[in-house]
Amino acid sequence: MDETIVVVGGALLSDGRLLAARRSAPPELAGRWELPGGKVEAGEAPEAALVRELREELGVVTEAVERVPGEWPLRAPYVLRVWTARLLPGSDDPEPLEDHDELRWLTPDEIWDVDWLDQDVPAVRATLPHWATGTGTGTGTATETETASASASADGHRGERRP
Ligand SMILES: Nc1nc2c([nH]c(=O)n2[C@H]2C[C@H](O)[C@@H](COP(=O)(O)OP(=O)(O)OP(=O)(O)O)O2)c(=O)[nH]1
Repeated sequence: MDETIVVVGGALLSDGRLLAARRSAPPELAGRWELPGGKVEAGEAPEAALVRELREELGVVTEAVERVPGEWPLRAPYVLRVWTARLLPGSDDPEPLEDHDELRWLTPDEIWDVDWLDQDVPAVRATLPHWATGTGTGTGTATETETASASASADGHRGERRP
């Protein structure tokens, strides 16, 4: 019964802010906020799935930066895994093209201002220590994206008010 299907969620970071997306469907999820992404297809690498989903849903050109450790159960057979991601130079700004009807760039202080899907709360919390390494300006170079040592930065939990 090991038939899990991975849903990749993108912690898209830019200028120290995280992109949150409000779902427009299905009805039981509509109005709640999530990390944009979607299901990994058969034979597809999760990082490739993330880049594809962010292009389809938001019209952006991105790269996956680093895996956020952990795995969060969704409705069976789905599990959520999260990667930080950054906009590549020249990418358009994200727009809610499909699955979403509103987007917000959140600072760490604003992270709990939106009504995240329940199952996303621990995943979003887990991204916080990665904001320093995952933050791209959209014009940066690869060297700024993969400095694992910064992932333990002391301010990684700033703004966290949720239990
Ligand atoms: N993308 C995404 N999906 C999430 C999150 N949290 C969560 O419960 N889900 C659920 C919603 C959906 O039931 C499922 C992902 O479906 P999806 O509709 O985003 O994926 P998809 O684009 O590949 O879907 P499809 O229309 O091609 O079937 O996981 C999240 O943070 N990001």
